[in-house]
Amino acid sequence: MSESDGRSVDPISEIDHTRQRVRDRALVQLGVAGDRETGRFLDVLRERDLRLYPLVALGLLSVVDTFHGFVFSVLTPEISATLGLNVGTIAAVVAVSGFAAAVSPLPIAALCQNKARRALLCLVTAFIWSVFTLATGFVVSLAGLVLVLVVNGLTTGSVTTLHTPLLMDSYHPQARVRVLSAYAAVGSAGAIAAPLLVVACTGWFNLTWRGVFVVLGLISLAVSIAALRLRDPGFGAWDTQRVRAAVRDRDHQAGTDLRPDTHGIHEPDVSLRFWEVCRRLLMIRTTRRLLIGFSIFGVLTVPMAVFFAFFLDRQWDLDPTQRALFAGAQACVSIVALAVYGSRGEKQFRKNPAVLLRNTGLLLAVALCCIVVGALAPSFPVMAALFCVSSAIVSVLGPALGIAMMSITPAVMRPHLGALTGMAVASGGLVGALFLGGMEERFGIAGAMVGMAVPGVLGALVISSAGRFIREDLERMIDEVVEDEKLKEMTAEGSGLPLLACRSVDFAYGQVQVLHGVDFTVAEGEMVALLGVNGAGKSTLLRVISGVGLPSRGSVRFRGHDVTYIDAERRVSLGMTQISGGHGVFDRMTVEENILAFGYTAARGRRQLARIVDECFDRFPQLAQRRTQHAGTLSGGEQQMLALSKALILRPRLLLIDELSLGLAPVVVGELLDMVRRINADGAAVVLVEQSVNIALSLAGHAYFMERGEIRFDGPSADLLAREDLLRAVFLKGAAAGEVSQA
Ligand SMILES: Nc1ncnc2c1ncn2[C@@H]1O[C@H](COP(=O)(O)OP(=O)(O)OP(=O)(O)O)[C@@H](O)[C@H]1O
Repeated sequence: MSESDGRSVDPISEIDHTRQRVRDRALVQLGVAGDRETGRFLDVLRERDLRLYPLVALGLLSVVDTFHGFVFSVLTPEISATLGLNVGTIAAVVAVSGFAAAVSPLPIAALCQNKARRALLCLVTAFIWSVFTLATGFVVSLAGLVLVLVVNGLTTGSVTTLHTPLLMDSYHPQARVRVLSAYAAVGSAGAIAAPLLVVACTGWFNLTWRGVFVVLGLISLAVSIAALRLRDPGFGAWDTQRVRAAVRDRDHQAGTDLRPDTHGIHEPDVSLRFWEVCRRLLMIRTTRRLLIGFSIFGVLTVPMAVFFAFFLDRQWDLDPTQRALFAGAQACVSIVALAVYGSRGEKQFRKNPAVLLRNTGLLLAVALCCIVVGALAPSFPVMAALFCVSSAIVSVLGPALGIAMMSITPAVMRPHLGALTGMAVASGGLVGALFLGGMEERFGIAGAMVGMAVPGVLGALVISSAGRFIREDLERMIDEVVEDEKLKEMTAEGSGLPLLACRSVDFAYGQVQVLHGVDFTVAEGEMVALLGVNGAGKSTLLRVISGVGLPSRGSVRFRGHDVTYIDAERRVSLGMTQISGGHGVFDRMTVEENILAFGYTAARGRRQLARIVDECFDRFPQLAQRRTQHAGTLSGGEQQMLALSKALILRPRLLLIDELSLGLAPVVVGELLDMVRRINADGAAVVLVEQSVNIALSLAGHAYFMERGEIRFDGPSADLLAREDLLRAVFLKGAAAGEVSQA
């Protein structure tokens, strides 16, 4: 931003300056230091006074969460005989429970949106599933069975959604891959413990299925009680909060809570809502790719286990005990693999997260080779070895993908990411089941296992390719945190921030990038002209500002608040209104109906609405004469006038006008411009996108000039007139169109 026209403080260069200052430190705070110095696990914990308790508590909760599902699947025949239910009915009830487990992550993530109560939610859900596991032992009817299975499915959502984010925030970045690996290892240990417990209950103590549920329910309750000291450390306690502290450490004490000066904007008005957060996460390229990776993980873990049991039964004639022993052996190998992977993955991530992802893709490819060769192997030891290796590799996919994805996500959004991940795994499981089912029917069970190679290879390629973007996405996240904190600091210090600040905005229509790192600011009450040749990206920039298009990078701030990913209609109520040239009215509605449509957004009650309509017709008598005429039949100038009435009704703080003069006679344009002047004089800042240099510069004191999606000029309008090199293109175009452009 130019200083010469005396605009308010330039936040963009302030942020860039702070960004340079804290960049390297912030990367280290996110666990990427560029070296391989990770330190011994226990030393890392001891130095930071961290305990193993959260890891153990969450690990054990994840284990007892699986009890219900495991016992139910093993003892289904006995349950069905006691309750008099046929297999079809039981399968339907299990499907309903599976559906509940697949969707529950969403409400659970919503429950801790912006509020760090993840530990509480984990505990509450654990107590609920423990009680319902116990209660399963007393079920006597189908309705009771449906209830316990559905509640069990719903409460499972806390594990998929909250455990990994909680672990991320409970441990220092220097130990996180090891923590996630250890957590996965506890889960694998649970896969050994659950069958042993069932064998002990049924074999040694001669309990029926009811007794087994009661015992496992009691164990689950005991674990939940033991986990009662679990606390939520706060969002980003070890990373994003530290980056914030680094931003302010020069002038402020770390930990100072800086609240933005809201100027009448309430925090809930600008904080992202649930679906806006999900949409925002899906715009991160690495995240999109890794979610595909997680769905492959779902294919490999959910249906594969079932098909593998059939494979061992039919191909190798193993009885249930032998199959259970085989599964136990696989779990043991997985635990060893996770122990080995933890410190290696930690080093890789710390040195270069892109390498970690590339290696993860490679590992997946190796796992698939093992599955394919194992399925066709003629000898039992070879098959067993290959499948043990493959399941060990698959077990490390969770921590590897988890650390990569969680690290590039702002801490408050990690539960949402956990929910999306859970859904990716569940949908992968479902699609995988259908795919493997189809393959099995055509090519037999071994053929189905070989068929895994198809989605698996795709998954391996997608995961590897995510490595290309992870560094950029890490830096983007640092950028967002730095910007947010710096602006809070600036507002707290009373610096006059611009009304609108777009920073480093990139936008693409599909694969075609149209905006490249656009910086654009508008001061309170200012009139700004946005000029450029056809196709420069002016309308696209307005779309990004008004929320019709979402940028792939960069931010849009309105009155200091981040509105980059807020829905377009919410921006209207914050005070942003756009009028698009030639598309500003509803053609099939009458003039009065158009005004009422704008009025519904602003008015509270009928009386206020009627007053709005009267005021509008007083201000535009020409429209009053045509109140019952369809807007589509108005002249071009009248249509623009009607569109401008929107600004009168909504009284925005920022009005974005796209091509007001397009195709209109000079007299009409003159009238419309008078209106724009009046709207601006009433206090609204105006951004005027114009092809006509004359018109734009006669109104606006500050001008931007765009070319090929980049800002080529930013300064006082008078200075732009001296830039013949830029204006020539517009002049030539204007002359060709018969315009007079003698600026
Ligand atoms: N919906 C769309 N899908 C794909 N490409 C688009 C879309 N809208 C615009 N574009 C392309 O994006 C580029 C910028 O378009 P934009 O309308 O923002 O330019 P502009 O500067 O406003 O041009 P004009 O002055 O002609 O309106 C152009 O190359 C255009 O073809």
